[in-house]
This record gives sequence, structure tokens and C-alpha cells, in this order.
Amino acid sequence: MPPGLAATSHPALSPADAARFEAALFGGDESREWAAMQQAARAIAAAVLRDFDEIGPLPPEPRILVLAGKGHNGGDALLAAKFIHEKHPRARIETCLVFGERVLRPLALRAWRELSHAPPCRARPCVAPRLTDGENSRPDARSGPTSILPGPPFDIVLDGIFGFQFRPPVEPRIAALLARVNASPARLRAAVDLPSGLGTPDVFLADFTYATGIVKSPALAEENRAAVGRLRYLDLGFWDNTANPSPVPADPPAAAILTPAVLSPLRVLRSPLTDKRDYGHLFIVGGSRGYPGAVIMAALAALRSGAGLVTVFVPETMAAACAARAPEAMWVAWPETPEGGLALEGAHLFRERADRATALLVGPGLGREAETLALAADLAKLSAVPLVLDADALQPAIVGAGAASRILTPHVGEFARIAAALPGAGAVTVLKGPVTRINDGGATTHHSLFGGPVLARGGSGDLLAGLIGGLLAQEPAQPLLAACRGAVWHGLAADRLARAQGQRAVNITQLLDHLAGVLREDVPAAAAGKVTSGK
Ligand SMILES: NC(=O)C1=CN([C@@H]2O[C@H](COP(=O)(O)OP(=O)(O)OC[C@H]3O[C@@H](n4cnc5c(N)ncnc54)[C@H](O)[C@@H]3O)[C@@H](O)[C@H]2O)[C@@H](O)CC1
Ligand SMILES: Nc1ncnc2c1ncn2[C@@H]1O[C@H](COP(=O)(O)OP(=O)(O)O)[C@@H](O)[C@H]1O
Repeated sequence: MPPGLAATSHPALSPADAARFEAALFGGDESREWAAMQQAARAIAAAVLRDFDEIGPLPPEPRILVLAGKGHNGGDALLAAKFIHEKHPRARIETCLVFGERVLRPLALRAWRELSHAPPCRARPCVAPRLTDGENSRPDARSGPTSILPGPPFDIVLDGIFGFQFRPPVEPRIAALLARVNASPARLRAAVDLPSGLGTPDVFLADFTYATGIVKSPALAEENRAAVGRLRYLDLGFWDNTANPSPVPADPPAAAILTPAVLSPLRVLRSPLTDKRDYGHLFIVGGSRGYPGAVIMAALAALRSGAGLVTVFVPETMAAACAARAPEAMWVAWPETPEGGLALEGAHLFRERADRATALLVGPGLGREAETLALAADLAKLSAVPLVLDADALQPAIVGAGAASRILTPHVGEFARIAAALPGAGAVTVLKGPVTRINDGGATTHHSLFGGPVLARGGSGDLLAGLIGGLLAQEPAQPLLAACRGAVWHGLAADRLARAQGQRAVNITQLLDHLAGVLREDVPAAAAGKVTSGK
């Protein structure tokens, strides 16, 4: 693993390893645990309010439901509600202490007192409603607008019933409550650490899950995706304090979570003595009459990546329009097939210039004509510089061609197409989806949790490919790092776009205008005050 990645991606742990880790970290010291609970709760409150921006502003008197169990998960949720209340003093907070107040563990009780006594907080408790006959069955999740409590829909529901110490099953009374909450209208459903009841049918259905301190591996499992919603990792500094104990196995983790710090080297001042040739030269090959836009989007993203030079080879009838759209790139007009794809006869245009490239991206909008795909395979075979293969270039005969190192950027459908050819490709694979998984054949898969459904539109993959290509051109020897940085940068820019514009009424190229902002905002430091072992 490149050193830049080891420090900026944090292991995901099984619940048992996470419990051991936290026990060693806090050493049973309640004051340290309380400090960590406060830190986690502040981070949750800030993250929930930030994510709510994707919907719009909170109303003046937001209605918030907190579901709290007996333990730390409940304490985190109660304190998070208190911190939300500090920002929104007119919030109406309804608290459901699902097991009642008497059984709250010491820190959860302390959190409940802080919330309920916070002036002028209107937190009022309720216990999980008693079941009446016939309610013991599980209603279909989100099947109808049954409200758990009377009144208008909740703006925020915070689920803190069970955390990573949860052992199934969910008792029927809580299952019925969860089913009712799932079926009640709410604008943003937030699970603290893990959705309550995860792994059972009686699970809280979250829009966002906020993993505090450590991402627990069940949150990453494919089968839990619908309940987890969007997973946010709240880095509380557990991993960046060298004084912390390391009770976790020394082996490389199977899953690591990328943090925004992976972008830190992109924020440094550049040497005043440099010129454009010091920042890499990306060649892009793509475009067809059928898909003229994709290659333009890839080029636009590459131009924002910091690359010194970008040259794009496109079908000749497209070149002038492309140059008008992005004059910063050099557009080379390539002979076309009758159908408007890149023809084999243009290969000399590439060969004549090949020694100037530091990386090559092939695929966006390429189309799937046999001649064009044969050309793409030739280019992959010829290339002396690292490749990014995207979109239509993700074909078995292309991904394994040649010896240059390579990054493949498939979505699930493309992955299925090339899966059989992968073992021989020796590639970094960027498997795109709601969570993007990056692996270079090594033991660790890096996960980018950034981005969201604002990306679920044509063109977002083309932007990612251009960004990764531009980063690779600047550091050709580090394909894994380029892939991880590209995915994180793209995802963080998407999150900024969604917060600024919402998820719907956007063009995906607006993401480009948020790339600079990502690099210019503070790295969300492992937040206010680090949790230390005190050793
Ligand atoms: N404005 C443009 O010019 C755009 C051009 N595009 C180009 O369109 C061409 C075709 O790309 P497509 O990805 O649409 O190819 P396909 O739609 O042919 O996808 C290949 C396979 O993957 C499945 N699939 C598609 N999207 C998926 C997803 N997000 N997750 C899981 N499975 C998925 C499909 O059902 C199909 O089986 C490429 O050249 C691409 O660059 C797209 O990037 C969209 C925007
Ligand atoms: N629901 C989602 N949540 C997060 N990211 C998403 C979601 N849907 C799509 N994406 C991201 O958007 C990009 C889509 O790429 P791709 O499927 O190749 O689209 P296209 O080829 O149309 O540009 C990927 O980076 C993927 O991870």
C-alpha cells in the first residue's frame, strides 16, 4: 500500500474487533468514554445538519424524533439531539426511550439529562408504545403513512436503539416500533453507527448511517445496503494518535475507508520553478457520433485535475466543436469510420505523439464498433504509459492487452462484462456504485463513501474517468493512489454540489465547479479534540 494511503484510509473492523479496540482505547475510564460520546455526538449533529442541506433548509421549528436504547448508541443519539437543539433552539424533540428511563446505563442517562434539562429544550420522553392485539406482526417497511406520534412528519429521525453490540433477535415490541417508524413519513432518517436491528428483517431503514470512530464491517455488506443507506464515516481520531493501543490484527485490513486527507498533497503550494511539463500530459481517446458528450466531460474533468497538458483524440467531425467547448485541451481530429467512430487508419496520429504522454485514458463515448474496439486494444498493447480504461473500453480483449499498468473504472454492469479477464490484467479496479471500491489485487479494498444519488445520472462516470486520468498523468507510478484520490475528490465534489443545489435540478458538469472547493476547505480534521489512550 503506498505510504500516502496507509495514513489516510482507516480499517473497517468487525463488531468484535471494534469492541476490543474501544475497550483498549478507553481502558474502562468513564470520563474518557464521556468525552468520546460528546465528540461523537457533536460530529453526528454536524453531519446530520450538513446532509440535510441536500433537502434544503430546516424549518424554523424542526420536528425531531430520537429513538434511544439503554447504552452508548442511545447516549450518542440523545447528545446529538442536544447539539442539534443548540443550533436550532426552537426544535421540537420527541424522545422515545424504548426501554424506559430506569434502565439507562450511566452515560446514556447522563446524555438524557443533558438533553432533557437543556434550556429551553422541549424534549419530552415517551416509551415504546405498548402493543395492542394484532400489532405483534411486522407491517411492511415504509408501506404507509402510519405515524408513531401524532403531528406533522418528522424532519429528522435519529436511531440510537442498538449499536454494534446488538445481538438478534429484535424483541417484538421494538420490532413493531421500528416498523411503525419506518412506515411514518420523515425527511431524513439517521442511524447512529449502525441501523438498529441490522441483519434482521426488523431493521431501521436509514437514509444515512453515521459510523462513529470506526466503520464496522456490517455497514459495508452488500446485503445491508438498503438499511444502511448512505454510510458516513465520522473520523474521531482513533487511528491517528500513535499513542493509541493497537489491539487490531497487524495484517492489512480487508476493508479500509478513505478519508478526505488522501487529497492533502493536492493542497500544497507548487514550486515556482515549474512549468506545464512538470504536471503530466494526459492523452484521452474517445468519442463517437453516438456519444459526442462523454469525451468532452472527461476532458473537462482532466483539465481541473491539475494536469499540465491534456490532448484528446476524437472523430474528426467532432474536433472543432470540442475545441470550442474546451479550448484548454489540444483536440486532435482522427479519421472516422462510416458510422462515426475512431478508425484504425488514424493510429499514426497517436504513435507520432505517444512519447509526450504520461498517461492514457481510453473509452468515454468510444462506442462499440468492432474496428474502434480493435483500435483501442492496439493502443492498450502499444502504450508505454499507464492507462485508464473506462466505459466502452472495458472489454475482455482490451483490459488484458499490453503490459502497461492500468486502472479500470467499471460500474457493476461493466464489471460483469470483464470479470473473467481481470486476473490477468494486473490492474487497479475502481468498482463504481453507491460505495466505490478500489483494489489493486492486494489484500485491502479501499472504500470511498463520498458522493450520493446526485451522481446517478449520465456523465458522472465520464467525469470520474477524466479526473483519475489527470491525476494519473501527474503521478504515473502511483495508479492506486490516483484511483483513490479521484474517487474521493469526485465524491466530495458531488456532496458539495448536492448540498448547494439539491439532488435533482442539476447538470452533472456542475460538479466541476465544486472540485476547487473540495481542495480549499479544511480537511474535516479528526475533529475537535482527539481521543487518546492516555498512555
Ligand atoms: N453524454 C454522453 O455522451 C454520455 C455518454 N455515455 C457513454 O455511453 C456509452 C455506454 O455506457 P453505458 O454505461 O451506458 O453502457 P451500457 O448501458 O451498455 O451498460 C453496460 C451494461 O451495464 C449495465 N449498467 C449500466 N449502467 C449501470 C450501472 N450504473 N450499474 C450497474 N449496471 C449498469 C447495463 O444494463 C448493461 O448491461 C459509453 O461510451 C459512455 O461513455 C454515458 O457515460 C452517459 C453520458
Ligand atoms: N446512488 C449513488 N450514490 C453514489 N454514487 C453514485 C450513485 N449512482 C452513481 N454513482 C456514481 O456515479 C458514477 C457513475 O458512473 P457510470 O455508471 O459510469 O455513469 P456514466 O457512464 O453514465 O457517466 C460513479 O462514480 C458512481 O460511483
